[in-house]
Amino acid sequence: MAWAVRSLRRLQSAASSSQAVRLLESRSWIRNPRKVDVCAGQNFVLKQYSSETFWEVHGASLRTLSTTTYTTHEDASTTHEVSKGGSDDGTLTLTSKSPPRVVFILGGPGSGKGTQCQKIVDKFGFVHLSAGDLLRAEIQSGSQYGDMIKNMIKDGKIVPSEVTVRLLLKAMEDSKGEKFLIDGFPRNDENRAVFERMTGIIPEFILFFDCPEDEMERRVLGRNQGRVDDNKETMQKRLKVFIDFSVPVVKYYESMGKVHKVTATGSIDDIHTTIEPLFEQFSEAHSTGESQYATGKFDTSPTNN
Ligand SMILES: Nc1ncnc2c1ncn2[C@@H]1O[C@H](COP(=O)(O)OP(=O)(O)O)[C@@H](O)[C@H]1O
Ligand SMILES: Nc1ccn([C@@H]2O[C@H](COP(=O)(O)OP(=O)(O)O)[C@@H](O)[C@H]2O)c(=O)n1
Repeated sequence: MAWAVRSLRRLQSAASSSQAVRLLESRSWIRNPRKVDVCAGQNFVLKQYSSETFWEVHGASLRTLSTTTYTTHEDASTTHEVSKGGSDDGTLTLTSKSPPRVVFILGGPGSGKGTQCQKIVDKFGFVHLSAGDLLRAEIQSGSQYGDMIKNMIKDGKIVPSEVTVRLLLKAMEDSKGEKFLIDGFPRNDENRAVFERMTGIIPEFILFFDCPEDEMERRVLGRNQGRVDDNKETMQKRLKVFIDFSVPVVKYYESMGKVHKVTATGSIDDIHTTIEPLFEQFSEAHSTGESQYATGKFDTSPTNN
């Protein structure tokens, strides 16, 4: 970070009206506002990856010159070019909203993730986002990815992470919520890595519902929600995908000490009673402002334009 500030100062001392600064790595939330001294007429380019509204730019007489969206090999990026108008030097303050807090809810198909999430939402005011529900809604919306998603769900396969993470990010933004239960995600290591890269968010903890396979199968086959994947053949594939790809993600988080494993075979109410204290503790920690968030990277470096 220090090098970035130095390079910015150097740039400012040599400032001319066309000097520009590119702010990099802004795909992560930053926790504290950053103040940047600016010279009159100086231009800034704020490069923002993957989500449209997490940045706010404040400053007296700052004018937005242009906003363009373009696609790099990995992310859709938005560039905001802003300029300080008038003749006075001043301060450009960059703030981000508080980073949302995220709990991942994992477990095999039919282990009771959605059922328990609903009870937590009712009691603790989380926003519940089910990756599977978002994917099913995307099919219904007539999206260009609809057929691909439908075929993958039918086959019990994991949809490419860029698609799922974009849906999650949009739902997070649209909800305006501050704490989220993200259910059925990350389902493989790619899901996890893409989410981290695109958001900079490290989950507060992971709730893992541990359920025997025969019980999961019994529940899924009795679920009766008209899902294309709730049949014996697809269920076998989903269970294999769960063991091959999702269990390693749980192990990864276990190695970080972030997993709370819950036996998922009791009654719905008993399981809720078991997990409730975790969310009570979370709520207490939240009210005192403690968090295990990783802070986002926020570097600056000069541009040529
Ligand atoms: N503890 C439980 N005991 C018995 N049935 C349950 C329990 N929890 C959930 N169910 C039922 O099992 C099915 C699958 O639960 P659901 O919450 O949809 O699982 P998931 O979201 O993990 O796929 C649903 O029909 C639900 O009502
Ligand atoms: N992160 C995710 C979540 C779900 N999915 C797809 O959506 C299907 C249903 O997921 P779900 O979470 O709604 O249902 P369960 O299998 O947990 O009951 C999965 O089998 C995958 O095909 C995905 O590709 N990626």
